[in-house]
Amino acid sequence: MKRAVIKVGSQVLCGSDGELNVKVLAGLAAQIADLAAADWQIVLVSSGAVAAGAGVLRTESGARRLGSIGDPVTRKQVLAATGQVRLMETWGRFLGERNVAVAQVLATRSDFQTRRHYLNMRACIEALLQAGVVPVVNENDVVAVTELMFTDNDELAGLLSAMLNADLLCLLSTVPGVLAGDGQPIATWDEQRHQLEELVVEGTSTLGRGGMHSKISIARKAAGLGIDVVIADGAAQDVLRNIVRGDDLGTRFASRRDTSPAKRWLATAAQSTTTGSVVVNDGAAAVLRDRNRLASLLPVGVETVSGTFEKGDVIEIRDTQGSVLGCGRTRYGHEKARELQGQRGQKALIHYDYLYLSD
Ligand SMILES: Nc1ncnc2c1ncn2[C@@H]1O[C@H](COP(=O)(O)OP(=O)(O)O)[C@@H](O)[C@H]1O
Ligand SMILES: N[C@@H](CCC(=O)OP(=O)(O)O)C(=O)O
Repeated sequence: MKRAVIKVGSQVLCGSDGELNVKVLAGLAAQIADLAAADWQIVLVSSGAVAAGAGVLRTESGARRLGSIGDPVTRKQVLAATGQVRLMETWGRFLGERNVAVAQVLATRSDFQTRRHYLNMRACIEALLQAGVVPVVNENDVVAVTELMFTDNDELAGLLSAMLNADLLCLLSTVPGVLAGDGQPIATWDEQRHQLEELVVEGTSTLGRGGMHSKISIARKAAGLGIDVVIADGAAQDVLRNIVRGDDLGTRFASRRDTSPAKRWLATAAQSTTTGSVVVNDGAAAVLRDRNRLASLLPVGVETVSGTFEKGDVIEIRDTQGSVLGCGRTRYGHEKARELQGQRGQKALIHYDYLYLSD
């Protein structure tokens, strides 16, 4: 069985009036059902709740009442909570017509930061996939607090694809791929040739949140974790069928390496906020940077311990110049770590299995 995470942007699914593009939804649902029948396990990340909510509350009285909610954040929460129902109902109908059951999963960034929540969520999604159900995931906009929000659902999709060991991540938007200076989509992303800063103009689609910048950085990260990524136009005819067939379509980011599940979690946790860090001395930094060695981080190599953290938390590792080397799951809380720093003969602060070094 192969596994794909498919993320669809708000603007692909919804017009600016908040009406769902049922033709596009029906088309994607049909392709997802075909993939499911062809032994693919599919996780769908669907944006569009806020946009669809605007459609639901478009009636005169709905708009008036919505307008009376002063706080814009609360107004958005109301739209998200309302639109999420319509979104699920529509996916449920189109996939249900093809005998594919759907489940709703709403997640926040903090669910990826606590290993217990992370494992719990993973177990549930794994069980849904095993049962042949398509999880339809969105950010839980009702409880997400600003500083702990995903950049956008592309980030959520990237985290899920790492968490679930996906073979493929599709980021479906309103553009045919990453457009180069000449306006043509780049067929294959080349780390040597393409520079993020040179390519991408700022800005998102009207309803979108993170823009192409965030899509590319997520695609690169996922590819670095061993996942093939394609950015493509979600409304294009047979987009998913063509991607899976390997046709030239959109922008592909070829997977670069294989990483263990524990390290995938670390890589995803690294994208979230960490509460502590250590500075390692030059010797330890050189050992960690040496890709021919599988080294753990020992207390003897630690110069400074900053912040507060507990045993089992993910902390950041920096060198003496302040560059981030990576992160890892600590064996000690901050007090014990401070007590042991610089000492020889102590058990590793971060065991190799729980150490994630950035590229
Ligand atoms: N080089 C580029 N190639 C393609 N799109 C770009 C580029 N630079 C900026 N964009 C913008 O990024 C938008 C897609 O991101 P976003 O609005 O977040 O989409 P979605 O809502 O589908 O997640 C496009 O509509 C486009 O305006
Ligand atoms: N959770 C929000 C989606 C936010 C988001 O990331 O939107 P997009 O950039 O269009 O994928 C919603 O459902 O409206």
